[in-house]
Amino acid sequence: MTADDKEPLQYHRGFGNHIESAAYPHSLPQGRNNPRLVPRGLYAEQLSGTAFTAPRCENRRTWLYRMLPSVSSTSSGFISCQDKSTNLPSFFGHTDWNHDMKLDPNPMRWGATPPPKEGANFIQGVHTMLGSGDPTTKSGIAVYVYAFDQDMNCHDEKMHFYNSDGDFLIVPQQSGLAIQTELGKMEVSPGEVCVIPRGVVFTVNILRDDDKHVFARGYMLEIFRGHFSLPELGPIGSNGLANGRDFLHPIAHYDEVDDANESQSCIIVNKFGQSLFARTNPHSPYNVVAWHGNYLPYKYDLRKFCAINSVSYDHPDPSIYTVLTAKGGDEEGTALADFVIFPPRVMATDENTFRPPWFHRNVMTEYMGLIYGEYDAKKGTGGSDQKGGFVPGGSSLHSIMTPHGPDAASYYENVKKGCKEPTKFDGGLAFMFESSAMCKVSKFALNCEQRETSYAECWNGFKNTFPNMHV
Ligand SMILES: O=C(O)Cc1cc(O)ccc1O
Ligand SMILES: [Fe+2]
Repeated sequence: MTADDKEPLQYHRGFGNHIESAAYPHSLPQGRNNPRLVPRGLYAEQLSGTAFTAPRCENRRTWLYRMLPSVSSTSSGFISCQDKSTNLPSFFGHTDWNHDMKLDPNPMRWGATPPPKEGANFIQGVHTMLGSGDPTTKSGIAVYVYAFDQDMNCHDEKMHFYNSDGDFLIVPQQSGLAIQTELGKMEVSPGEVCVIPRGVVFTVNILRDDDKHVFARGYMLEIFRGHFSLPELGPIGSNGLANGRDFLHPIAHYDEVDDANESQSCIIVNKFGQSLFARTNPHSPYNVVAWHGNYLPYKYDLRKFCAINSVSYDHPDPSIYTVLTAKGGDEEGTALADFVIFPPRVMATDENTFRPPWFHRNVMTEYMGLIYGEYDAKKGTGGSDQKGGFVPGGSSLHSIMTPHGPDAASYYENVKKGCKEPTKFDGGLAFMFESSAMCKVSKFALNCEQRETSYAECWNGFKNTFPNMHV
């Protein structure tokens, strides 16, 4: 698939709205959800994202009108991908969730995720970095990186995926993604993010331009309970940060049924309790002709984020840059996970404010990534293992109460330089997955070649000049 041989995709706008979409005239039942005779010979199927009894403001479900119900021809059954005949990793993210996760409070940093050594598609190219809790008890989160160079639908048998464990927030860093879902198609490029809710069948391909040798790289956050919402705005008022109208949902789209081609067979992969299962399906899962509801995938362009930050003095807490939040942390008002960005913005403070992030220790886990450019608190080029600092496609982890802050190079540069005027920061786009959960780190994250084992050296150069000023 190439980016420019077709019309741009259309989307529905809004956040949490009830939307209806039909890809064929008069295919959406009117006035009721499950008529005896569904228009156009379709089957009605409800996809529930919350318990039937969830409070109305949180209740999420979508009615799908499809050529065949999802349950049809499933009698072959799922087999575990630990059976090597599937050619798929036995555990999602190549990690046995119960045995490969280790507690380690050290600050950590990783260089850019390298391209896959052997060809890999999205499912094969995901690696678990950290996580907490357990999807079987609907608690906690997982953080992944991905690097893949093959499409999920490039083989004789196309591969499609659904996740029983939680919602995915996908953050592309290199190469756009062409994502097909049961609800329709989305194209998500670096600088944009998307959410695929639990249960929705989807396929991830690379949005290629002419270069056939590209690989896609990015990050992913999974929440094992609840869904993402927009943060409360409190005294900010009724506008700002991520505005609801900028969230884009796919429009209904179905794959043409090719009668000449007898085998429409494909593989459906299910992540269930952090393990993978696969079965063949005799037809494409993308046979939803119409739908209506509020349980939907969506994408958001981070460049639309309206940062609120013109302060008289002091560096504000990064919660002012929260794009999406998943409620349900350990305490009232504490998120299970927040997705926060450090967007291009005008930085206006008085001249006696230290503008980059301060030194701190946090009750939350902070995992950071860099989509492009640089991050103002980490301008240093890395330690003795020559891994190169905080680079695009790389990441860092500061766990609960692990001290961190600007590296020595960035600290002294900013103390010396000062800042007399408002300055436009346009040098990069970093983000943070912040969670109330204490996370374990995967064996992959601990041992991979891009781990910068000398990370903590970036804080080695601080001098005690008490009782005199630094500069
Ligand atoms: O550690 C970091 O760089 C993330 C961060 C940024 C900021 O502006 C304030 C606090 C914080 O944890
Ligand atoms: Fe921090």
